[in-house]
Amino acid sequence: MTAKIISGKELSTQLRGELADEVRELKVTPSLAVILVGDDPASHSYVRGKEKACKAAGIHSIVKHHPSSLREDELLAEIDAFNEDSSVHGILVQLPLPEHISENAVIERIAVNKDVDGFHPVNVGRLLTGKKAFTPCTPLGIMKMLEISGVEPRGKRAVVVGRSQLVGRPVGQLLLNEDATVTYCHSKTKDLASVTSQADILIAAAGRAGMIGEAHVKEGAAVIDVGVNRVESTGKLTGDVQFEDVKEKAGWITPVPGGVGPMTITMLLHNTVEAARGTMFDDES
Ligand SMILES: Nc1nc(=O)c2c([nH]1)NC[C@@H]1CN(c3ccc(C(=O)N[C@@H](CCC(=O)O)C(=O)O)cc3)C=[N+]21
Ligand SMILES: [Mg+2]
Repeated sequence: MTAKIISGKELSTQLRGELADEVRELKVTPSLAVILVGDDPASHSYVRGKEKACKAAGIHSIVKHHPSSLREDELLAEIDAFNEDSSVHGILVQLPLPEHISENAVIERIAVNKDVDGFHPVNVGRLLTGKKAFTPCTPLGIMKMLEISGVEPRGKRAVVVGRSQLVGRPVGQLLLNEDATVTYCHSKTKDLASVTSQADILIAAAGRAGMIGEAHVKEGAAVIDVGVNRVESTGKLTGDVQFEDVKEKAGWITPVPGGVGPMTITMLLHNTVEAARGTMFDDES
């Protein structure tokens, strides 16, 4: 079987166009504050991507740049200021942060109703208990890609490789919420291929270039590649999946670049529009 390629780039073009239409209908201009600490080139490149996408969708963005020497209390004070500022609807602190800053402390400081990354423990807990919540952008993008491909999670076996707070854990929850049978694999999993080769839906989110080969994949499976690994020699982006081999066996596959990455940014725009509407927590029980 030759897999259908799910283009996150093409889907993003469509969805961002629809979001731009929604933004025009809103009474307020959605506004996103992005905080970037340090000079990691990849982080800068992602933040530029977010800025460009906001602009194209009619979303106002404010990008604050800080040297890696920024103190934690200074960063927390800036978050407080954005929390207080009613013209700012979404706040995103680009991760990773320098060693001397606690990522948990930073994430917990962001107002729950401005947490467009969906990383705040209250949003995480709401997702777990099946309430409306800001949902992390990469997992949301993955679910959208499955949906448009007609891959219905209900009753299927889904295997998630990777258990990060940002991607692995939440995408497993979303799949579970859609009635998939979910298994998590990670670095301590014995005989990885024996588990992943049972997956109807395989999410590769371990962050290890090319770790998923043909032997890991069931014939006809939907394979979603979340890897964003930089090849040192060429500077090129490569996934966790051996694309050329796996695409001959899978039913669906996402490319890197042009797959999950652009969808992550699209879902950030989606969450920012949702934050600007301000109705996420209206049906509070
Ligand atoms: N608070 C926070 N929220 C995040 O959502 C977040 C973060 N921190 N830290 C880093 C990761 C990574 N991430 C990506 C977003 C877009 C692409 C993306 O657009 N990738 C393009 C290519 C980009 C390129 O070539 O540099 C693609 O795959 O086609 C990739 C990775 C968001 N993250
Ligand atoms: Mg740190």
